[in-house]
Amino acid sequence: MSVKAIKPDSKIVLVIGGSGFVGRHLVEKLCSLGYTVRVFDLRTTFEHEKVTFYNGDLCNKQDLLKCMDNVDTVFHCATPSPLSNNKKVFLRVNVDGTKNVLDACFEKGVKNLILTSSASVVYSGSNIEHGDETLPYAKRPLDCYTQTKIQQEKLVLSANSESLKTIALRPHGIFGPRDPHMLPTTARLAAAGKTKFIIGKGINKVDFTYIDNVVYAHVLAAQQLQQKPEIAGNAYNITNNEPILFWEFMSRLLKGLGYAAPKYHLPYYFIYFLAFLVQIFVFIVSPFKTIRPTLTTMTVALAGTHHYYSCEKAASEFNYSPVVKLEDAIERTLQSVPELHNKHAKKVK
Ligand SMILES: NC(=O)C1=CN([C@@H]2O[C@H](COP(=O)(O)OP(=O)(O)OC[C@H]3O[C@@H](n4cnc5c(N)ncnc54)[C@H](O)[C@@H]3O)[C@@H](O)[C@H]2O)C=CC1
Ligand SMILES: CC(C)CCC[C@@H](C)[C@H]1CC[C@H]2C3=C(CC[C@]12C)[C@@]1(C)CCC(=O)C[C@@H]1CC3
Repeated sequence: MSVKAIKPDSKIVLVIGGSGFVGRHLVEKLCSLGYTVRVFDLRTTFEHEKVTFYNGDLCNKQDLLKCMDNVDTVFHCATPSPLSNNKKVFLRVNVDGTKNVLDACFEKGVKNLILTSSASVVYSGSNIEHGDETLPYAKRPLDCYTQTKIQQEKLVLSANSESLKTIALRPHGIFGPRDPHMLPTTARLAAAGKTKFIIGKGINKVDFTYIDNVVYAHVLAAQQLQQKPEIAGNAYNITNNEPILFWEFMSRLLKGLGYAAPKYHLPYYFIYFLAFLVQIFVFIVSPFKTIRPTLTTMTVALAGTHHYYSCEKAASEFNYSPVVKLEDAIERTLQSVPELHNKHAKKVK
């Protein structure tokens, strides 16, 4: 199905986390389709003539109730930074906050709730190839972000009912203009000379998903939920459907930013063990000092294992297929971040 499958609509929708990376792109798309859009977020990061902004904390139900009158559909894409390691904040926002979102939706008679979940809810550090939605939740998730995303998704899907239809979309490795995680972290590591090494053999395939495809899936799922209510209560993987070698993808980003591609191999288990030691150290000093290491068992595992997923279920049940190919997506992303390009790179003629 083409992008034409998305129809203009004027319903009132609320985007929780609408000032963030995914949220803002979604808001812009919804506005362009004619929806009446409200944003609920801790912060306001942009202005838009068609959007009403509500600043608040989703951990406070009263804050949420103030913006939910007459709302048809809620998109919940708020999260603390996935790269943080603050367990308390993850539990408070992703778990307790999501319970507030559900309570407020029921109280205000909201009809649909679309959760931005994550494909990582089934990932515990071992290879996943063509993983589909029948995979069980990770028994031992590698970090508290993933642990609380699992709890959040379970809460949302089990709240699915006649009055409130819920759905969870599971994108993976989202990138694109204004991404606050992947590109900035990669550029920061490169500028510090820390991207010379490949963790493991460099033959692990992964999914990276362009932001427009993630947004497309959200709008499509919300619209299809009205026509095919039987899709409610389900989780769907959302990817670019073009698995790529992790280190090829990183090399393309690095070269595009004007840095050399990594070339020296380091043994996977050795680096994983190092990351484990770093985590123990971070835990020991945590009462005195907050450290946010880039080298964690989760990032090492993500860099050294296969993790790619099937989005056959989203394709067959609500006609999802990516609208921007990986090649274009990488190009557009690199062009959107002139400030991250290496200022000392030699010009190639
Ligand atoms: N970035 C990625 O690669 C992936 C992200 N996801 C999911 O996509 C969703 C969106 O993530 P991003 O846009 O990348 O994150 P982001 O950090 O850019 O945006 C999150 C937004 O939530 C807001 N927020 C945080 N705590 C809040 C609270 N207590 N009350 C109100 N607002 C609050 C933040 O202010 C921010 O604007 C999240 O659910 C995340 O788990 C899933 C897979 C991959
Ligand atoms: C090793 C370096 C050259 C590059 C480091 C890149 C990493 C910062 C990113 C690679 C895979 C990314 C990823 C996420 C965050 C950024 C990376 C670790 C998530 C954890 C974001 C939230 C999710 O739901 C899952 C993502 C998986 C992939």
